[in-house]
Amino acid sequence: MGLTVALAQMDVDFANPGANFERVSQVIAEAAKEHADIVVLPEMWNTGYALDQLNGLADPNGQNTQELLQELARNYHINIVGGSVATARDDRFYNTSYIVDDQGRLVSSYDKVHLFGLMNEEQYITAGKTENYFQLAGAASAGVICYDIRFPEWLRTNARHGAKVLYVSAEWPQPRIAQWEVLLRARAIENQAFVVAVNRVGDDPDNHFNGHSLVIDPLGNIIANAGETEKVKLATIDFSQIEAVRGQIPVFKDRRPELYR
Ligand SMILES: O=C(O)CCC(=O)C(=O)O
Repeated sequence: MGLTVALAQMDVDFANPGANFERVSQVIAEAAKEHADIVVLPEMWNTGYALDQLNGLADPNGQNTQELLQELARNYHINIVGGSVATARDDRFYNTSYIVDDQGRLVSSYDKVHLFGLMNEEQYITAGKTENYFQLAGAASAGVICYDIRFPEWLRTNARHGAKVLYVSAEWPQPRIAQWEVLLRARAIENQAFVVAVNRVGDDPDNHFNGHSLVIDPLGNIIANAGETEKVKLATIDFSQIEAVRGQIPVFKDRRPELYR
């Protein structure tokens, strides 16, 4: 079985959810026009890292975001890995991802688990505590957000339910983009899964973001790279490769979890 994924490598208007809702509507329409099965968005696409303005900007209970993504998914018959948005719940803020299928059903939601101290995230955001694995377009899948990829044990925790695709949404700054690529390739190899990773482009007051959204196969080969400009980049993934790779080197079967801490 093959799937066409669309990497929505977009810019994000700082602290301007209205403009970003408009932009997301456009990129999802574009992905649908290109016949993508799944479109993947970057991290914190409603506000950017406007952390000190979340009071007033964060989406209450993520309701506006869910409604938008569900409507777009239904209208265009497209599955959406909704990146993440700043949300407000019970007097706290979260960095939250919504996954919506092509019927407009919410199939999963996830709060970022590892908060990024270098960008002061833990001063404003509450960390999530739950896994994020789901079925999307007929494929067992898992999803994480940005800094999460530096924690291989967390990716493995999510992937161990049989994930064939690991989705990553990020606002990963340009100075560490070489690390982004190496970390993602390693996560693909060790989990013998496709990695579909979307980073934003553009600038915020503190950082420059240079994209390099990637699709990586289970052997760690980069099969699509969106480069450094704003675009919707398509790639097709072929799941027969996973059976071949896992059949040859059965990493999941050979694990010794009783020895790991
Ligand atoms: O780990 C990194 O270098 C970047 C992480 C990051 O920017 C984030 O989690 O928002």
